Amino acid sequence: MSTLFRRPNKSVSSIRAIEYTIPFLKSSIPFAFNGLNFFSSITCIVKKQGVVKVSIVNQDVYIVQGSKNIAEIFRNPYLTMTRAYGIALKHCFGMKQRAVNTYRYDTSGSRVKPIPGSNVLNSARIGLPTHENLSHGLLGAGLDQITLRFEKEFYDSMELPEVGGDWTYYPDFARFIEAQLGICVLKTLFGPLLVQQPKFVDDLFDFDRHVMDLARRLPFILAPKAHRARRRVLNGIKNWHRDAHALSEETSEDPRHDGSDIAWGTAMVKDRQKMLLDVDGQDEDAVISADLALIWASVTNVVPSSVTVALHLFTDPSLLAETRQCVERIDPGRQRPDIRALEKQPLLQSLHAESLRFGVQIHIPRAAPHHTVSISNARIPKDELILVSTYLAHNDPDIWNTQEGKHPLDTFWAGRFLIDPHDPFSGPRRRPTQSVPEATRLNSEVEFSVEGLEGAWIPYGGGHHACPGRLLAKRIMILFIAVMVERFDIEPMAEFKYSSPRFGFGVQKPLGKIPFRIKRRR
Ligand code: HEM
Repeated sequence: MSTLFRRPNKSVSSIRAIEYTIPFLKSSIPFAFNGLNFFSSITCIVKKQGVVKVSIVNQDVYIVQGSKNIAEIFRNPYLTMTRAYGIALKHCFGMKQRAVNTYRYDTSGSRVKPIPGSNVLNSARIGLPTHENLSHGLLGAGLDQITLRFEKEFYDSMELPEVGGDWTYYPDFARFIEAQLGICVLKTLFGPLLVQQPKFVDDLFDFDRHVMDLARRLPFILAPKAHRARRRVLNGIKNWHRDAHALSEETSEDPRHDGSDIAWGTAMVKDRQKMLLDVDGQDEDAVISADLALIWASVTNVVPSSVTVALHLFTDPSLLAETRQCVERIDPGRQRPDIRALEKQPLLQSLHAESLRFGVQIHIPRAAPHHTVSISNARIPKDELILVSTYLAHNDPDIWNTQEGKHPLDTFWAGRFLIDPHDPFSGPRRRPTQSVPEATRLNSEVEFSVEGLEGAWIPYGGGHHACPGRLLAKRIMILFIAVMVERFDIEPMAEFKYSSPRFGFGVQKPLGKIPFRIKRRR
């Protein structure tokens, strides 16, 4: 029997609440406006308790910490995230309340069998068809088709005719990568019509720069730039829908043998339009907001994470040389190394994993609409917001190997996920030798490993609701690393440090502009 249905037990402890000093606002200001400091300050309490309650205006939030507890949350089949997504769709992506209510009241989960206790009409289930559309389109067979198209887009984009054998200077590394990589991802998934909307890509990243003001629910008067940026980007999507519908009607052939669609980019995105409109309470404006959420999710983590990894590579000559060797060893002479060969390389895998461990600062939401959740001897009441913080998980000193402080968790260590057979102190776990059998250690080469990191390395969330773009994101980042190191020399021309402008909602980013110069390698 599931722990969810256990009778109340005397040993169940009450959940410790984080104290606050301002009665009405409670912990809202530090939680929403100074998340990094707030979470750093409660780290010890959450770690000791496993679950703590944080009170903000109108609601309590339960923060779960510890790899065992997190793994339990991700495995629990009775948790949903539609309610939390409804809140984000309303406040960040501009969805109207009527359409948001469908997300709010869909307590049936995203498995075919509804969560026991829910009595939602099939026509009002939005979690299930959304999940099936994304999983089908982005995982399994859909992944290879999308990868092929992304590879082509990206190799073409990185021809960069303006960059030759002499240094070319640019004012901002992040903007440069947004323009090159961001456009390729968007074109691959949503087709050329979307990025042809005037200034769409600039508007999207501008919206992202202001999205936290919307998440904090600041009204227009206090955050006009955020509201204007959202209006522009929603208009761009509206016009794209109009153009894509028109082109779809004009085109009689069905070009979907490779999963692509001439008007919508992918069959997944095309099918999604009808799928969403068929759900009770949804209309064209609701689909525009839902599409903004998907478009935003598809680029605003993978692009800055790629910026982070590139900055580490191009500011560390020995790491750069090692990565170049690793890429050039694969199929020497072949101009375009195959992604399937690249993604097997331990160093490239470790660069991807460490850049996400280091950078991802997302609060992963869940709620149990019909049951209380027993975790770490405590009971979380039903229908309350549960958050798992990647920041807390990725900085847990009991889990992660720092080689006795040589590689602190707030620094980037490219080799953190590598097990070196000749070094018993290598590997991501604090005591890695336990998980490396002696026989393997004597024979094998350096290996990439995430063994023993369930509930600890969680950049893509976990369980049934884990990020559907995770395999694509990994391929994008690995191909990006390979192409950048193999083709270019890049020199950042200013000191930089990282900041957390989207703490709880995204990844760390370098603060301010980083001017740089770039030239093609001989
Ligand atoms: C480095 C890149 C990325 C990171 C760190 C990331 C992270 C996450 C996380 C933490 C979640 C919540 C998972 C959970 O609830 O357990 C999520 C959800 C999601 N991600 Fe990603 N993601 C990335 C790239 C992508 C890409 C490339 C796409 C699209 C192609 C994508 C699409 C989505 C969508 C649609 C959801 C919501 C899923 C749902 O409705 O069930 N993500 N992502």
